[in-house]
Amino acid sequence: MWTNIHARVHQTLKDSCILPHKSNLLIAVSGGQDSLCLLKIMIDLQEKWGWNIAIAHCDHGWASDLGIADHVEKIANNWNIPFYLKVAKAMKETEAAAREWRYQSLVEIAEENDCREIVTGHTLSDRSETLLYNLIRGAGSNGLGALTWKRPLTNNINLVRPLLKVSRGETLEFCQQFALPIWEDAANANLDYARNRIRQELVPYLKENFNPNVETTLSQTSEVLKAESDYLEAEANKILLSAVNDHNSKLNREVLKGVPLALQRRVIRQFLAKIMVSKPNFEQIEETVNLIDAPRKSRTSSFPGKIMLEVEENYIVQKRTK
Ligand SMILES: Nc1ncnc2c1ncn2[C@@H]1O[C@H](COP(=O)(O)OP(=O)(O)OP(=O)(O)O)[C@@H](O)[C@H]1O
Repeated sequence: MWTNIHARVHQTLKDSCILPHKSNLLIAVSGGQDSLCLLKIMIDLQEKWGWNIAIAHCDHGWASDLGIADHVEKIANNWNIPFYLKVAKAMKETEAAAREWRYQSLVEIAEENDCREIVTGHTLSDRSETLLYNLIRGAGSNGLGALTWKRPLTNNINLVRPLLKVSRGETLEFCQQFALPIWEDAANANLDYARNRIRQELVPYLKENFNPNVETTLSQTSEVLKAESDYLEAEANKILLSAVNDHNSKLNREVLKGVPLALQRRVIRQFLAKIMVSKPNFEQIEETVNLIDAPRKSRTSSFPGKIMLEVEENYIVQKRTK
């Protein structure tokens, strides 16, 4: 039986072409409501799309993960789907370390089993929470449009998120409707994690006091910002290529002078990303943008290590301090 969610996901896949017909899909299943909903939908759409489906699970090896891998394996066996497991050894208990290891493990499983598409259960709710999380940390429109439908993980393997128009409330209802055995992850209750506080405290507060549809509107904002930032990044890159020299050591200010500030900032950020080890911060970008119209010999002072930029005639030149 197809539900409204099946029909919406099917339509999204038809419109967006994010998942090719007849491909091998590796579904990343955590055991939670989102990935179980995803798994059932992919199985139900499988015949229409000619996919081969396999399940991947990543066990962090933490005490709180005990039992999840067996639970997911049982689901795979019940549905007669190949199951692949990676288990971490002595992994740090941080969100960032866990995420990095998970994506690396998923790529390994995909490579070992000839899958080009890794599919995750990220929802519209995750997208709105990611926007809030990145906004609070000071991201620009690149970061606010971060959770996308498809992105490459390697030259051959993509991460695909077909549920970005489905909310977490809907995935729960879906699992209840089909009696799917959701694993309640204890880590989701841990309010030490910023993301859990956004999900459990901030979003409900915004829904109740500002906008009951805040998840949908933020998710749409993220979609719009993604398209705008992709466009601006591409334009900025063209300008950078015409302003920078072969060694990435100097920028022609004359090329940048007539350009709108929104693009100047992006060109400078892309330039700094080439010459710095760490990501350039807001002050460093602003200081460098100011050099575009500054008098000769003006220089930066906010860079780490020995990096310094100085105006020499028509150029902003990278120099080493002593
Ligand atoms: N342990 C796991 N094993 C396999 N897949 C997982 C696991 N944890 C998460 N996933 C996949 O990632 C999706 C998103 O889960 P979650 O939001 O917890 O991950 P995240 O890494 O925090 O997300 P993000 O990429 O936004 O940082 C899940 O729906 C599932 O498809």
